[in-house]
Amino acid sequence: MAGCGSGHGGQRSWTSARDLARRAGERASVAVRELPSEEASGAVLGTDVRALTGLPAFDAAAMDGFAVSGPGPWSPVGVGLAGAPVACAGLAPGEAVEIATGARVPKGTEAVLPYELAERSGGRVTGPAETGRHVRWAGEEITPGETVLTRGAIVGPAVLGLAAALGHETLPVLLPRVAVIVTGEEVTTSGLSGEGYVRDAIGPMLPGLVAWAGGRVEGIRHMGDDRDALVTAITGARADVVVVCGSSSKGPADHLRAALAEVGAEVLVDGVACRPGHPQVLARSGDTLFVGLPGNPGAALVAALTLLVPLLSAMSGRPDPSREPVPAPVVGEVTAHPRDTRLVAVRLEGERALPVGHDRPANLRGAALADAYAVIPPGWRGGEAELVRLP
Ligand SMILES: Nc1nc2c(c(=O)[nH]1)N[C@H]1C(S)=C(S)[C@@H](COP(=O)(O)OP(=O)(O)OC[C@H]3O[C@@H](n4cnc5c(N)ncnc54)[C@H](O)[C@@H]3O)O[C@H]1N2
Ligand code: MOO
Repeated sequence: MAGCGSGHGGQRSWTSARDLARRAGERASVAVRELPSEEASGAVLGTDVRALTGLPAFDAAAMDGFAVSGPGPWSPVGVGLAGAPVACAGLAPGEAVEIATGARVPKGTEAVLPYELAERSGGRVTGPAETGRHVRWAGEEITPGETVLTRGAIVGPAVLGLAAALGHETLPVLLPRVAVIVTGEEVTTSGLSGEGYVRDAIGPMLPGLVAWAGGRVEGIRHMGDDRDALVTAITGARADVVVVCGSSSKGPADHLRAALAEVGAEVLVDGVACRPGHPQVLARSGDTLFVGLPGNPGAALVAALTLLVPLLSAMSGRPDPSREPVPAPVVGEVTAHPRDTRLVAVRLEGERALPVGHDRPANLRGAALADAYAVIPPGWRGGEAELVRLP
């Protein structure tokens, strides 16, 4: 494998580009955002979360039966249902209220006697009630103000449910905002490709990829190949990360580098010694990071896995989901490139990685069939290869 940082022709090695993107993400400052809980789903908590109420919030029956006070037998004095007013102001010793699971128990309740243990005779109830049993006492699980979720936790389904149970309408999350700019006069957003026009294949893949890495695409803008318009677009994007698709190469209509220079951005990665995806770019201006993805869609995906996914996952305080710690034996016809790291689309079968073919830079056919890319460094002579997971 190429040494850290080394590549050729000014390009970084693939490994060092990916590591650098991760470090840039770790150093970036991302504001914690208070988002409506449903929008926070899948994000990482940016601060600890406290209970706004106790859990349970009131003394409630944990079983269907009788709320009782004192030793039995008990005389039923009412019926308590969940969501209804409490059955009576208070129970005196020897009294009971027939009660449903989840209903508030009256003051003075010492236990709930489940129906299964209760016997009724002569209008009275008897049974082995144990003091304190089958009542969910207020605050016994969580006291008001207690810290229940800690910074760094992922807002999964159970976290959303718990947060709602504790009264939260919003949650504080680290969810980097990503603005996408798709360039190219020839790129269209509907209908069929043909006669010099191509349907955008990069815009549609980015929201899922970005969400997988811990960010959120907040807008996708399509524009032609105009330098001034690109400068205006990248300076006007209100985002933590601006992704520019296309315009990354050296052609007369490729304005990304000039636009980055014009806004005074510091270029951190200018080309990566990998195939596909070599013209990718990572730059920074103030708190905003810029990622340039090549226009060829297959190359854009590899570049996104090289720079964007490590960057965003670090910015959102989570591990890089594409990193696969265990290498796999690559089975099939794969040869190394003399200078560049090749990323070869593979399907995983048991422990083996099988190349799927069709992974040309200009389309996503191979990637759509694949589970991962096998990382084939220059000088690789077969055997095992590192894997980069696909979402
Ligand atoms: N003289 C050189 N020419 C090129 C080089 C090079 O090193 N020297 N590198 C080639 C490689 S590799 C790539 S990748 C491309 C990168 O080009 P750009 O990032 O500037 O992108 P464009 O030129 O705008 O487009 C390239 C290609 O991709 C199609 N495209 C663009 N955007 C989309 C999209 N959103 N969805 C689908 N297809 C898209 C576009 O029509 C072009 O066919 O540069 C090579 N040239
Ligand atoms: O980025 Mo290009 O081949 O490497 O499509």
